[in-house]
Amino acid sequence: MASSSTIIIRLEIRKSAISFGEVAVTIGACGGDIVATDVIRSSPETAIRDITVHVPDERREALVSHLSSLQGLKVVNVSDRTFLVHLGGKIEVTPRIAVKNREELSHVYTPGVAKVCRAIHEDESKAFSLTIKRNTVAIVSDGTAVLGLGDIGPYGAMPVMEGKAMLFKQFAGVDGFPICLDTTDTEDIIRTIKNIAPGFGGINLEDISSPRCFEIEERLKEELDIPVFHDDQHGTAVVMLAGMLNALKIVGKRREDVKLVIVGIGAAGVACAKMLLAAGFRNVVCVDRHGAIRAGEAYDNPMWSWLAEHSNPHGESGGLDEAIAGADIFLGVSGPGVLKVEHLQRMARDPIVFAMANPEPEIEPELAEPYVRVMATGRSDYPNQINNVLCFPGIFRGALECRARSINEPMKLAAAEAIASSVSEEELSESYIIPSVFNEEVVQRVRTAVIQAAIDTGVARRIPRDFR
Ligand SMILES: NC(=O)C1=CN([C@@H]2O[C@H](COP(=O)(O)OP(=O)(O)OC[C@H]3O[C@@H](n4cnc5c(N)ncnc54)[C@H](O)[C@@H]3O)[C@@H](O)[C@H]2O)C=CC1
Ligand SMILES: CC(=O)C(=O)O
Ligand SMILES: [Mg+2]
Repeated sequence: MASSSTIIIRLEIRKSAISFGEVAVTIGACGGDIVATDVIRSSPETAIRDITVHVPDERREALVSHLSSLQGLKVVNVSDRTFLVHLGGKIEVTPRIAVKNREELSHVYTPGVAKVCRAIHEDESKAFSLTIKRNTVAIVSDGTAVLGLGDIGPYGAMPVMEGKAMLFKQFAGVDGFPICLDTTDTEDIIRTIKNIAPGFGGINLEDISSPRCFEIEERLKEELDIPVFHDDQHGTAVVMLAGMLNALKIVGKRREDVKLVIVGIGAAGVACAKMLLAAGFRNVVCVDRHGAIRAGEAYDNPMWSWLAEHSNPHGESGGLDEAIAGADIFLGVSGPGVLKVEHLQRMARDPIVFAMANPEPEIEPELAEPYVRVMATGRSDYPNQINNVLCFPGIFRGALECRARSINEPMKLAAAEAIASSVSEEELSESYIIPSVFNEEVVQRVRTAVIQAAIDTGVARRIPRDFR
């Protein structure tokens, strides 16, 4: 996929030698799109300008070297906007009250704080009302499956976890705290998360590779009394189901009748398959590198053994080349370039394609569009963004407000239905099956649906005021 960047080029322009108009024309001829210009300094002889340019990555170097070669022009500096927004990290901790004098200090800190410590010691449930536990989620990764980039370690994972923390706060007012662990040992990860749990109202596991992620989540769910939610599994599955239900309305097909092929049966793929089966899809074929998962085969991965018994009702064998024949839906949570135009040509009428691998989807939308009726990716720069960011802020907002002990299946299903119903019948179209992440209604709808489901299923420890 042709990716592009926004770069800021600082230029020193000798006015007698070259005009800004000539510079702009040169940038355009090299494939750059000028987004903004700022004059930093100007004298009768020279001007220093910052030019913000959107440019395809493969043309970036040529553009800069062409500018450098022009008479009267000096390229002072080139910076990448994406790197600039990461300088110093993306979040910070700020106090909720200011301490202005010794009297106030004596309340928030010693000696006053001791009273509060004792009160919590006597009744631990008070931690929910007297500490940040009420509204804080740990976003924990070991860096082993970061987006589709693979095992890039805990340092490499931090920008994603900081990004999730930003989104938690901006969309749902939840304080997310990024924690990247320098261990990939399952027991070590479980022990560490249990040890830090007292300060948190929930645990959002992120980008931990499968199959370890399944055991880590299951064990923590059993051993902790706060929600533990592996976002790549459940957040992804919730948003996928919401989009899928709406996509089916567009093509006029029923979930019971369609053939749906999932490629990439890792964390996201397993959860998507389970959620689709629970929602009533019958013909789901799960394909990983070795081919379709089917009954009669032996698998080390217990999730695959479960899927072998519960999916692929016709016992199909072979890989994607075979499974795609006559499929109504392709769902990719694998890696770039897995799906080819030849595959699309062999699908049933009105194909639905969810190519959700990040950052590069299973097929370029531009390539697929002539052959598909509904196309979705995980990316922000195309229509129909199927991304777990539509789920995790609202689901944790709801879970924290009702102090849920866990996030269970009915709460996930309620979240999926709330997201799907954020697109009205009138709004629904091929390019609008899922609401925008900036649609402020989504978090509120998800929060409300999740709290109701938590109350109905008995996992809520507190009934929020608007539910009393
Ligand atoms: N749009 C969204 O909201 C989300 C997208 N994703 C994306 O889904 C992808 C997978 O993520 P995870 O499940 O967390 O990773 P994972 O590492 O747990 O699983 C990936 C699975 O895909 C399989 N796979 C990779 N290439 C394949 C190929 N060519 N053919 C068949 N199988 C193949 C692997 O064997 C593995 O089982 C990543 O690209 C990730 O960015 C994941 C979570 C959310
Ligand atoms: C979106 C996300 O969580 C992922 O691609 O891993
Ligand atoms: Mg992820």
